[in-house]
Amino acid sequence: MITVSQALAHLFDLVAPLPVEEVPLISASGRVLARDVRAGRDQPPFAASSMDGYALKAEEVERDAMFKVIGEAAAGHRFEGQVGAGQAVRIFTGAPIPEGANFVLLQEDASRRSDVITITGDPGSKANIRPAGGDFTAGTVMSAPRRLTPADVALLASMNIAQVPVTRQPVVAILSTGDELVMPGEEPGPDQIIASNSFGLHAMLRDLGALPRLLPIARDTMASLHTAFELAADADLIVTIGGASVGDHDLVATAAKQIGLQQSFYKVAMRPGKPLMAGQLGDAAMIGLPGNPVSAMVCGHVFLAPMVRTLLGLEHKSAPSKKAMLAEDIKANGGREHYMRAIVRDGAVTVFDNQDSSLLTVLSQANALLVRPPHDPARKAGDSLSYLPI
Ligand SMILES: Nc1nc2c(c(=O)[nH]1)N[C@H]1C(S)=C(S)[C@@H](COP(=O)(O)OP(=O)(O)OC[C@H]3O[C@@H](n4cnc5c(N)ncnc54)[C@H](O)[C@@H]3O)O[C@H]1N2
Ligand code: MOO
Repeated sequence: MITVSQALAHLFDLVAPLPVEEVPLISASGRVLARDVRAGRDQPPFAASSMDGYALKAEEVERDAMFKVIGEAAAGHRFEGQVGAGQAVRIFTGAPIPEGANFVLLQEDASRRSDVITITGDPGSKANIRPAGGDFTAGTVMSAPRRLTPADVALLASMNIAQVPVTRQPVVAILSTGDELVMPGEEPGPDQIIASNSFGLHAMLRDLGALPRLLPIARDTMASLHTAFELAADADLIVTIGGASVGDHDLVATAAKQIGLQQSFYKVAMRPGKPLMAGQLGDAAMIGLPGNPVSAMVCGHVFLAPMVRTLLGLEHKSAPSKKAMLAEDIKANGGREHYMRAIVRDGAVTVFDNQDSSLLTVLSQANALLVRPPHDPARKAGDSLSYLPI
């Protein structure tokens, strides 16, 4: 059996960043910026008022001073003239500051009679002016790669970038296998259960920014598996679930090899996830996950997520871990790297008593996988250990 990091190295050999495509800004959120982009203009493009009030000269600002209002500046409509001594321009938030003015008096601090204002409040020393280029200047760079957030989309819009270069989203085919499986909502027979981890992986892949595609459940026959693989032919990554172990009905690897799978490895020294398998199938990478629901989801966090991030042109490394203090003593680990379902609360980590790889109730309560290296000795409360947030 190979180690988790050896398995990851093999998986990274199977994937590379996908090509760049341009999408309209409206579709850019959640996509990965593929090339650096530069602002085409300054923002704001002119010194602008940050308040509604009167633009005038700062040197003349004092209580009871009087000014003649000579015009108006609104957002989108500048005042074309010059503000002279003893003069003011009525101004609104976002409007360009007129020539000659360097201060905006809040309207709450002025009283107006006809075209004359008097400073009645304490105007303070803040000019209430946003400088030209105060947010960004022409040429300011947004660096790639970067998964675009809603805030990034707003910034790109402000930079006047209407078409955004992004990495193509990987199409990931998800194939559940097994005679015992039916779809959620169906009426299962007495020996049947509901396909679950395929939906969990679909959700995980969508969150990662991939385009997951759920295939129909394949039965435990060569014909059914071959048909399913044909349906996955245009995927960038094919994820099978189940049929990976040593039983008489575990046919996935045999079926894939019959249609040309170049297998890179089979079996990893980890728990759960031991019967993991991967290779190249046509133009796609293929990864065969064990069927136990928690095993498949743990492999999703440990292997699928780094593969998808690589396809998207993001970082090319294992899932990022954090450190927490053990809340209670735990026993020594066996020979496989153990990803223990756990809860991290206030910096302390507690593992669940029952670590069986079929328990979705436990996985759903967990927010962490405590990572125990092979043969990790018994640990005491207070020891600092690594975990993957999930
Ligand atoms: N003699 C041995 N038996 C087993 C070994 C072994 O080393 N020697 N390894 C065990 C381990 S560890 C795992 S993990 C499982 C993996 O088995 P498979 O990948 O072949 O998975 P299946 O047998 O098809 O299913 C296992 C379990 O999970 C359920 N399942 C499968 N797919 C789904 C799905 N999409 N949604 C929900 N549940 C699913 C399935 O009904 C089984 O209960 O093998 C052990 N055996
Ligand atoms: O490796 Mo299996 O995934 O332990 O349950």
